[in-house]
Amino acid sequence: MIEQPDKSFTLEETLEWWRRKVDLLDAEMTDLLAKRASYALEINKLKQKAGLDIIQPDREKEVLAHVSKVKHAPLPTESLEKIYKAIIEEIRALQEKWIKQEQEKQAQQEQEEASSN
Ligand SMILES: C=C(O[C@@H]1C=C(C(=O)O)C=C[C@H]1O)C(=O)O
Repeated sequence: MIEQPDKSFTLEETLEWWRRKVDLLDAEMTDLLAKRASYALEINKLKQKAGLDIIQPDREKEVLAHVSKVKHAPLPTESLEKIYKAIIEEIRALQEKWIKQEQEKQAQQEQEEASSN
């Protein structure tokens, strides 16, 4: 059972109470999403080293299967999957951006080395 607001609250106070709960969760979720992106950056470095593709469809299926097994009522599985597909899509885009940045950095270094010789 989730925590409930005090029964003596007015309707407005109750609404505000629930909204503060949502704000707290949003802050926690943002922190977790940032952490997830940091882990993806580490994974990205390793995939680059190993010459693996950014997009790993089997792993994505595994992620979706994993989250759908976690208790998520009253959130329908379909909604959870949509949310996770959007998260994965953003992570893929970030990985592409990081690789591009890395390639640009390397090209610049090579150019600097060539001009100093
Ligand atoms: C993070 C990775 O890169 C991509 C993003 C994934 C994700 O956000 O969970 C999963 C698979 C990959 O398409 C990975 O390969 O694990």
